[in-house]
Amino acid sequence: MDSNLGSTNLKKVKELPKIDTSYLSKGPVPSSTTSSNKSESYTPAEQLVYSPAVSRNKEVNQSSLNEDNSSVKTATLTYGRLSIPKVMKMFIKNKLYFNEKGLIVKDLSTMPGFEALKKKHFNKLRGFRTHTSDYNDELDNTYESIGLQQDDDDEYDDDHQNHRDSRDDTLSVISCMSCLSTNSLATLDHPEERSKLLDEDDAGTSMEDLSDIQNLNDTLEPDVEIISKNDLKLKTIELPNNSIIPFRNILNCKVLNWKDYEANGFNIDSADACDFEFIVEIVFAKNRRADVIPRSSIIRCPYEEYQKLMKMCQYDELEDESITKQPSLKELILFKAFPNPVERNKILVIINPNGGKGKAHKLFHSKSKPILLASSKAEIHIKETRYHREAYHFIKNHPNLLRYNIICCASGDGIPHEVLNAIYHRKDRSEIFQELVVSQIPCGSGNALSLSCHGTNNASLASLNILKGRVEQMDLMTCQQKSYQDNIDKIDDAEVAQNTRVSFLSQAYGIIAESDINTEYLRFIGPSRFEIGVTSQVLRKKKYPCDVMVQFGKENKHEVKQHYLENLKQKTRDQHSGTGIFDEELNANVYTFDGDQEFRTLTDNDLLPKYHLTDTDVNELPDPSWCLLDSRITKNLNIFYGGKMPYIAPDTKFFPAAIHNDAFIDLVISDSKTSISRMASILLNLDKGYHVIQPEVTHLKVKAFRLIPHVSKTVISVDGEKFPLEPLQCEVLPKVCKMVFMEQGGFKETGFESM
Ligand SMILES: Nc1ncnc2c1ncn2[C@@H]1O[C@H](COP(=O)(O)OP(=O)(O)OP(=O)(O)O)[C@@H](O)[C@H]1O
Repeated sequence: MDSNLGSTNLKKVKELPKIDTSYLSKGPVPSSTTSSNKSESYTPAEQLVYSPAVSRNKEVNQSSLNEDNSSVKTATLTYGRLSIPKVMKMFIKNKLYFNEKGLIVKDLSTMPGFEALKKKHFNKLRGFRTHTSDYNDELDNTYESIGLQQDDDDEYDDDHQNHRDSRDDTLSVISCMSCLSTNSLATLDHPEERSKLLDEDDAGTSMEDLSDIQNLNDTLEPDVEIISKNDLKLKTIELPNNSIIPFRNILNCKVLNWKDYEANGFNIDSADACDFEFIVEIVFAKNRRADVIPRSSIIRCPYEEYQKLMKMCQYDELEDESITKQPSLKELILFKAFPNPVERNKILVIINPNGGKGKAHKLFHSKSKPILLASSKAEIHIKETRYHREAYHFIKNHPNLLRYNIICCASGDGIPHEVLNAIYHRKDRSEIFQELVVSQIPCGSGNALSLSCHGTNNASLASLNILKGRVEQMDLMTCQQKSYQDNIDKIDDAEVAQNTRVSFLSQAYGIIAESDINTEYLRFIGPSRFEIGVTSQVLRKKKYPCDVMVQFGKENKHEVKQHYLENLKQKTRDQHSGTGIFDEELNANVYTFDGDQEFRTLTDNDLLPKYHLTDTDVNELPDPSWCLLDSRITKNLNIFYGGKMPYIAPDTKFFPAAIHNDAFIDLVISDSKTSISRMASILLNLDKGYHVIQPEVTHLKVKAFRLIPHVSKTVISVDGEKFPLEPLQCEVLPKVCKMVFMEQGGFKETGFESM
C-alpha cells in the first residue's frame, strides 16, 4: 500500500499545508481578474437585478437588464440563470459535515460565531490572519442533534434573505467569481461558456464535436439522438440549516479549489491544515413534490471533514496496491454516492412515444433526462420507436450494443419485453446478457418492472434508482409454443432461439389475460382498464378450462412461506457481510468500501430451456419430475397467472412472494366455483397481496409449467403481449439478465413474511 494512503500512514506526512486563499481576492473589486468577463461586469447594481426575489421571474429580469441599467447588459448576466448573489450567499453560509448517510449542511449565518467568522474572512482578504472564532466548537455541540430535514420547498433559497452590508457582498462575490471562473461544475446554462469552464472529466461535448459524433452515429445507428451534457440546466440553490443531502441523492460533485489544494501539497494533521476549506459544488437530486429534480449547491468543506470521509471510505484498510495516490475529495464523495460497482453511464434510452397515454416522450424529457444528465459522466443516446416491434428489430440488429452498458426503456412493459427477446435472439446473447443492464423508466400504462425493481411508478425517482440501485442478475422465463416455428411474426431466428421466446414478467390465461388484452380499446383511460376488465369477467363467472402440468418448486403455501423467509434471512446476512450495512432510516444499504459484487458467468447453455415442447406429445408429461395439476381446479379455472415480479400495477402485489433470483416462477390459480362475493373479496385484497393466503387460491412456486388451453375463443398474454392461443410451456432460466433493483438488493418489499 502506498504510504500516502490510510489515516495511520497519512499521519506520517510531515509537510505542512498552505492555507487556501484562492477563493479570496486581495482587493475590493477587481477590474479584470479572469478570462471570464463575469468579474468585469459585476457591480452592486447587478446584484439588485439578480436579487432572488427578482430572479424568480426570468422575463422581468431580462427586460430590466436590457432597459434599466447599461452596466447589466453584459455577457455575464445574460448567461442563463446563474444567480451570482445566490452563489455568493452560499459561499458565505453553507458548510458541510459528513456522516454515514450523507452530508449535513449547516447555515453558518445561524451560528453564534458567524460574525467572528466573517471578520476572519475579511482579514484574510486583506492579507491578515487571525484566530478569532470558536465557532467550530459551537458547531460540534449541535452536531449530534441534527435530524433529517425534509424539504419540499424548491424555492427555499429565495426565501432565505439575509442581511449583509454591501462590503461583505462585494468581497463574497469576488471570492465566488474567482472560483467559478476557473472551476465551476455546472452552474452556467450557456452551453459554450460551460464547456469552456469544465474540466475534461466533466466537460460536455463541444457543439462541433457533438455534430461530428452525431453524423458518425447516424450511419451506425440511424435515428438515434445523442444528448449532450450541455442540455443540462441546473439551478444553484443554498440550503437551510441542518439540511441533509444523503449520499444516495448525490449525482455529481466538483471541488472548485482542488487545484490550489494540490499545489500546496497533501498534509494531514498539521495545525495549518485545519484552516483549509474546500469549496465543493454538489449536484444532487432534490425532492420536489412527488419528483426529484437536480439542483446544485456550493458548500464549504472543512479539511477535517475530508479526513473524516477518507476514514469512512476505509482507505486505510484498502489493500489495493494499484491505488498509489491519496484519493481526492471528489473521488471520495462520488465513491460514497455511487457505491455499486456496476457502471451505468453509457445509456441507451428507448422511448415508445405511444406508451401509456402517449406521454412517454414528455415524461422522459421532463422528469428523467435531467436526473440522468446531472449524474457524473452519463452519456445518453435516445431511440424513439416509430412502429410496433421497432425496438425488437433495432436491438436484434444493432451492430455494437456493447457501446452501452445499460438500456433503459422509457415505456410500459411492452418495450422491455421486446428488448429482452431481441437480445435473446442475437447470436452473441450470452455476452450481451452478461454485460448489459436492462431497466425501465416508467412511461407506460403497465409499469410492473419499475414498480417492482425501482419501487416506484415515477419517472424521476426511477431514474435516480437506475443510477443508484443495486444491479443483480434476474431470472427470466423461456416460452415455447408450436406456432413460433411458423415464425409468423418473423421474430425468431430459428437457429439461435430454437423457437423460444423469453418473458420477464408474467404469463396469463383466463380472466387476467382477457382483462389485459381485450381492454386495449380502453387504453386511453390508463391503468384502470385492467380493473374494469377483471370486474366484468368475475361478474360473468366465466371459466377457462385447461390442463396444467408443472415441475414443482414449492408445492404448497407453507413451503412457499418457508422459502420466502429463508431467502429474507439470507439477504439480511448478505447485507451485513461486506456488501453493506442496512440503514433502517434510509431503508437502504449503506455500503462499505468493499462494494465488489460477483456475477454468474453465462454460457450459451445457461440460456437454453431443458425441456422442449416438441420433444413429447403435448398431453404427456415431459418427464416423471413433472405432474398434472388437479383437474377439479383446472377444468373450472378462471385465473391462471404465472409471474416473476411482485407488483404488476401500482398497489397490486399479485405475486407477493416473488424473488428475483430464486429460480422459480410463482403461480396463482383460482377457479370459478368460488362465489362472486368471495371472489370480490379476494380481488379487493390484491393491493395488500392477501389474496394468495385465501383458501380458494392456489399459490405455488414451479420451475416449469405447461398450460394446455381447452377454450377456443380467448387469449394468452405474456408480459402483457398477446400470444397465440395454443399450448404454452414456460421454464425458468436462473440469473440471466442484469437489472437494477432497490439499493438494498432485490424487489421492493411486499411484507409477505408477515402475511
Ligand atoms: N411508434 C409506435 N407506434 C405504435 N406502436 C408502438 C410504437 N412504438 C412501440 N409500439 C408498440 O407499443 C406496444 C406497447 O408498448 P408499451 O408497453 O411501451 O406501452 P404501454 O402503453 O405501457 O402498454 P402496456 O399496456 O403494454 O404497458 C409494444 O408492443 C410496442 O411494440
